Amino acid sequence: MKAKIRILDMFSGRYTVLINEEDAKEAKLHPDDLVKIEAGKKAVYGSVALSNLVEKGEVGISRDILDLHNFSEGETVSVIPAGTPESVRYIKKKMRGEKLRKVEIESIVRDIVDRKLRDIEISSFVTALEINGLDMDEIAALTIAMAETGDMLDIDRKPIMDVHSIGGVPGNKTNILVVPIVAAAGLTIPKTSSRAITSAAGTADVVEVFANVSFSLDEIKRIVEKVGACLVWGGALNLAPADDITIKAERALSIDPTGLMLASIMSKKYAMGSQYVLIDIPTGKGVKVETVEEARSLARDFIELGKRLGQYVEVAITYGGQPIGHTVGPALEAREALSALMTGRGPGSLIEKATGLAGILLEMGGVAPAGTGKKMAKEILESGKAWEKMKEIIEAQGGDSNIKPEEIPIGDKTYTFTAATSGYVTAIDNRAITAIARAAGAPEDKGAGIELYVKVGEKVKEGDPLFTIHAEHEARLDQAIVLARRTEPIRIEGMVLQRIGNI
Ligand SMILES: O=P(O)(O)OC[C@H]1O[C@H](OP(=O)(O)O)[C@H](O)[C@@H]1O
Ligand SMILES: O=c1cc[nH]c(=O)[nH]1
Repeated sequence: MKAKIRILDMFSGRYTVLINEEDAKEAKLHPDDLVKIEAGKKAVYGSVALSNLVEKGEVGISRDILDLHNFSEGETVSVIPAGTPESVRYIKKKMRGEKLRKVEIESIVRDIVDRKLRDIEISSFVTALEINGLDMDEIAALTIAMAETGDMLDIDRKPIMDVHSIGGVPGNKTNILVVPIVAAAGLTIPKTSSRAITSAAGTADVVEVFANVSFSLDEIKRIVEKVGACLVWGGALNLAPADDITIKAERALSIDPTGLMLASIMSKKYAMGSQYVLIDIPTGKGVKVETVEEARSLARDFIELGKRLGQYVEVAITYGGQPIGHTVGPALEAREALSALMTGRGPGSLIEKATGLAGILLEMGGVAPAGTGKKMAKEILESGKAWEKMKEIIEAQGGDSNIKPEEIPIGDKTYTFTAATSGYVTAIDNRAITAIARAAGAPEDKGAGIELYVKVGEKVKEGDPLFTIHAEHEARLDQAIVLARRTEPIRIEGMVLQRIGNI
């Protein structure tokens, strides 16, 4: 059917196409049908919504479509019903636990990027991966397909370093310190991050508090050639475009299937042209990888995948048994990260992890002799050189480098939990902390989250403050308080764990 474009002032998170009800009846189109909008060489796929918001002979398109496709108001297009894409057959193959061939994986990724596959089919694919997994051949094919369906960056400054955490641990603002430390040593590190997947704040969500994170690839090239680093959101770019789409499904289900995680991370590193990649695998109770054995196996997968992509990969297995630092949530984590960079001091877990990872990168990049990297990283941090570099990155990304961490706005609706008994903190439940911070509104509400006053092993007296929940809305605070009461995220035990009498 022929129709005139009407640009609708709406973002729906998917390619929505509004069809007038009468036209739909004639064209036998129903809600959520897939249609192809075509004008000459231009073609885009969208999901049908019926509405009389558009007149007969008009087709309404949401602004999501305009991000990557230039249709103009009043333009005449053809609206063609599109059948179920071929790739759905391959998704069902994976549901049955069968191995996918390279071309079948490429077909799925292509259809995800072309928006031929919609939320329902993408969630089914992610679920099938969660249940049946992928072998290394499939992961390599998925990684390269994800990278090659998007733009690739070609940065001149070599060697190009990169660091990426598999995530999962609350408060993991580590790489916001690692990147400026490594760049301050003269190495190039074009860091891309995703937004939160299972946590209450992804690194992109945190950095967005004090700088822009959405850039085109050309802008990133300019920033990195100028200051040697960046801290940007992978999802804004046409960089491995399937990644942010599948991450949306992962976030909805709060899962991160191993094979998809490997491909998601390494596709971004491959697209950035990174040559030396350090992967951080937080390991412990309540994170994605619970045992060192599992972490070592995943490490081998990352190293093997790197080999197939021509990238040198090292892996750091790090302590993930409790939150990193004292803050969880975008604005609270931004305060802590910037303060640590500015003063060179901060919570032990944050400083130790950041200088540990940065130290490895300094050795991988050849600027620190083996075994001296962590010491050099500490000097770069304590000397203020890392902060100088961070100010350059913030400026280059359109932020205000005169920022004062304590002036970063945080949620002013607060509630503080105190210790019910004296004793020692024996555990902090990562999943509960993340759930409470998300109930309080993080990461969408930047100021929402949790401020921790204690960590595992510390002694507390009855009545001591344990943590404060921050929210931007009373209703969210109330929800978070209820959840905190139910889950009791911080366990305190006297040293007498049990008394066994003459029973
Ligand atoms: O913790 P969850 O939300 O599951 O994983 C997502 C987080 O892990 C990675 O961290 P980094 O960018 O390497 O610092 C991603 O980029 C993202 O920030
Ligand atoms: O970027 C990331 C980080 C963790 N898991 C993913 O799938 N992607």
